[in-house]
Order: sequence, then C-alpha cells, then structure tokens
Amino acid sequence: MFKNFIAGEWLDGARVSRNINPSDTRDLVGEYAQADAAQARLAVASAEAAFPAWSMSTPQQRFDILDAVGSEILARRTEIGDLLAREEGKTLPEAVGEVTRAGHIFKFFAGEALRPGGELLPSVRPGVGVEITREALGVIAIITPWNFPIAIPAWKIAPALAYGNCVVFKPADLVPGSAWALAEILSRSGLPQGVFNLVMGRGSEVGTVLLEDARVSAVTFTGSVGTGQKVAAACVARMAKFQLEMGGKNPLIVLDDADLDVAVNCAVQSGFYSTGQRCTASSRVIVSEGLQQRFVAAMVEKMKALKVGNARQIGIDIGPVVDQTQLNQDLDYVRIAQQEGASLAFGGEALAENEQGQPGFYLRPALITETSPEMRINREEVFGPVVSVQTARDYEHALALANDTPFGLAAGIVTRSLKHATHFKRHSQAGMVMVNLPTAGVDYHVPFGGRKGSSYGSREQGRYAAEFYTVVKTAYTLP
Ligand SMILES: NC(=O)C1=CN([C@@H]2O[C@H](COP(=O)(O)OP(=O)(O)OC[C@H]3O[C@@H](n4cnc5c(N)ncnc54)[C@H](OP(=O)(O)O)[C@@H]3O)[C@@H](O)[C@H]2O)C=CC1
Ligand SMILES: O=C(O)CCC(=O)C(=O)O
Repeated sequence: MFKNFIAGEWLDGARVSRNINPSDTRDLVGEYAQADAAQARLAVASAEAAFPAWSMSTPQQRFDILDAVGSEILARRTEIGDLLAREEGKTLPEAVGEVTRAGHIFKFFAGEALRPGGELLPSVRPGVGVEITREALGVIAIITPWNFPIAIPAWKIAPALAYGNCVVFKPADLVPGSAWALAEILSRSGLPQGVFNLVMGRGSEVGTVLLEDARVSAVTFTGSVGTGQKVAAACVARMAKFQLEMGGKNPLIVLDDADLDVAVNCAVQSGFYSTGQRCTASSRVIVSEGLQQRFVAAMVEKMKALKVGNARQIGIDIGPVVDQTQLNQDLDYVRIAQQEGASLAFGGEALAENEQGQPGFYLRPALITETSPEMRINREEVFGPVVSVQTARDYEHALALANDTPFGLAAGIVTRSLKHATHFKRHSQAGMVMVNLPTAGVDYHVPFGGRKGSSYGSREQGRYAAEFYTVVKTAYTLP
C-alpha cells in the first residue's frame, strides 16, 4: 500500500484506489491510499504551520534541496519512466523523456531560487527610497491531471517551493504512481516537516477541500475545462489566487509550399504520439488545396506503419488510451464525426488486445477527412489519437480556420515561406506558436500557456512562473 505524506508522516487513507496498467488490464500497478476531507484539512494545517519558517529559508537551502531532488529524478529516470509507462500508457521512450523533463525542471527552479528578483528605485518624493520585492504566497494547492503524471506536478511543485511556498499536492486519482514516486523523493530531500504534503484521493472530496479552505492562498490546476470552471468559481468566491491550464483544439496549418515529410512528421508526432493525450496535440490539421490529396495519402501511409501496443515494449509507437472512459470518448467522437458527414480515412477502431494477447485500451489512430469548421470534431477536445483534416483555399483562409476555436493553447504552421511564418507567429490567437515543428513537446525553461478558453491566469514554467507563485511588495523608506 502506497500512503499519503502529511505533516511529515506516511498515513493510511480512508479508502484504497487500484492503479491498473492500461496496456494489460490484468496487471495491478499498486494500491494507493485515498485521503478523505479530514486528511486534506490536516495537510493544509501542516503546510500552514510550516510556512513562516520555510518562507524565510535561505536561497542556498532551497537550491540544495531542489537540485538534489532533480539529481535523484534524473538518476532514476529509467526506473520511474517504466512506472509511468506502466500506469499511464505512454511509450517507454516518451515516459523516460517525461521523467527527464521533471528532473531538469527541479534543477531549473533550484537555480531560480538563487536569483530572487527585486528593484530599488528613487521615489518621486525627495529622500525617499522605494524597494520592490517578491514574497511567497503561503499554502499552494496543486491539482494535476493524469496525462503528464510527473512533469506537470514537477512544473508546479518546484517553483512553489523555490519561491518559498508550502505545498499540498493532489495528483490525478487514475495515475498516482509517478506522483507517489516524486513525493517519496521529496520526503527524503531535507524539506522541513509540513512544507510538502501529498494527498492522493478523489477530486470531488480532497479537491473540494483544497478549493474551499481559507488557509489555501492559491490553487494551480491543469485538467479539463469543466473542472477548471469549478476551480475558478470556488477561488473567486473567497478571493484566492488561481491559475488554470485546460484544453486545446490546436491547429496545424500545412501550406502548399511545405516540405511534405516535415508536415507529415509534425502531424503524426503531435496528433498521435502520447496516444494524442496532450493538451498541445494537433487535433486539427488545416491543409491548403494544392497539397491536400498528397498530404492525406502520405499520412495514411505513415499511419499504416505505426505500431500500436504495450507501452513498455521496445518498438511500439502508440501506447494504449489511459482507460475505458477515455477510450469510449475517443470512439464516440470518431462516430459523431462520421454521423456529421466526415469520412474516416484510416483507423479509429478499438483493439481489445495487443499482438501478445494482452487486454488493454488500444485504439488505432484515426484520420478524419472532409470535415468542416462547425463539426464537433473541429470544435471539442477529444483527447485521444484522433486528427481531423480541413481544406483551406489559401494562407488567409487557413489562418481564419486556425483561429476559429474557443481554445488558444498551441498552433503550428508548416511552410517554407518566411512571410507566412512571420505573419502566423504574429496573428495566431494561441499562447504557443510553432513553425515547422510539432505543436506538442515544449521546452521546460520558457513560458507555457494559452489564450481564450485554454488558460486563465499567468504563465507556467520558466522565469514567468514567479508571477503566480509570488506576490509583489512595494516598500517606501524615509531614512
Ligand atoms: N489540457 C490538459 O492538460 C488536460 C485536459 N484534460 C481533459 O480533461 C478530461 C478529463 O481528464 P481528467 O484528468 O479526468 O480531468 P479533470 O479535470 O477531471 O481532473 C483533473 C484534476 O482535477 C481533479 N478534480 C476533479 N474534480 C474536482 C473538483 N470538483 N475539485 C477539485 N479537483 C477536482 C481531478 O481529480 P480526480 O483524478 O480524482 O478526478 C484531477 O486531479 C480529458 O478527457 C481531457 O479532455 C485532461 C488532462 C489534461
Ligand atoms: O506538449 C507538451 O510538451 C506539454 C503538454 C501538456 O502539458 C499537456 O498535455 O498537459
């Protein structure tokens, strides 16, 4: 039994959740304690008690701890990557890559702890000095989704601690294993008791406490739009700071002058890898008329060669969908698209088992053509290996189609035209824009986030994370 970490102790939960391997549903990854509301409140209390001392800890102390955590994650990347692949279903190379990213994130924010910002200015009044500093907020609640079970926790926990906050971390109930492994490393890192707390459990119970408890100063959330709206409403009601990263319906434009191989690689990589379960996935490909037929034919050829199977097996390109609910959602969207008049050019069928006969949530990646902008497949996030194709008359039409979405997380263009690439970077209504690169798979040292319905609040990652995890103070002195 894997326990919760509250007030410096490992505690049994009120219930137990079973973590099942989506590549082979006979395989139980482990049993994990589920905290109840009382334990969530205990975690908040312990974080609150630890805050005065931790917020005054030295940059050196924070650096040493975060740097050592990063080193251990990197040293154990293969082992933790295997656990991640086993519980979430992304392929082993993708999972090891995610763990590596988590290690680098801790090291990046270790460095940031040594670079506190601040300004010293003369006042407009004679003899008065003005200091602008950043201070820690207090207790931060961190609520994360299942699709990046260690990288997303890392890019929230590391800055929270680096800037002097205390943390109550609630990972997704579906994939507690990688989160637990990270918490176990943090539990031995030298953090004072109560600075970091892990409360695995249900969003409806543990999550609700974290949103409503007045001792929680800020909530950082990644997940679905529906839950994001609940987080926002609860935080506004009690004036807590919050930050939301939610869905995407990310476009990838392919212009007539594109290198076809680059275009297909970008579309396959960001549409289907990680089983399409990324908020940055290119789920809409917008191709200009002259290249449309060749692009679809080349995509189908590439997709025929993709190996769908056990995430931990060498040579597999696409692991399983995370669970039956998500698989049903993916299949529903493939069906709805066809009912609305689109064509299924390739894939889209569930496979009850892989080539080894292991039962899992397998889905052959789907390419849907002859779609139009108003179809649900072009408006709603599927969160699976399902890509739609729209045809554009020219660049201007493609740009209009790309921006015609309630979301605005990432957007890409494949072109040899500097003019169009430059125009697109300026006029895309997305937070992250890629030229001749996949929309998914971003750097860890630069800002991450979107516009419109995709994100709310300040950016995550890189130096920009300081905006959320600190509060600015302006001090005036007349010596
Ligand atoms: N843009 C993105 O990065 C992501 C988007 N998604 C989208 O969300 C869909 C569902 O994924 P899922 O992970 O279940 O997303 P959710 O939004 O349901 O869950 C995200 C996190 O919020 C928690 N939570 C759920 N309800 C509440 C609540 N009332 N109060 C506080 N916390 C709560 C969840 O806990 P628990 O695990 O117990 O439910 C989980 O830890 C996907 O199909 C996809 O469309 C998902 C992941 C990432
Ligand atoms: O594409 C990436 O690198 C990050 C994606 C992500 O954060 C997400 O899907 O939640």
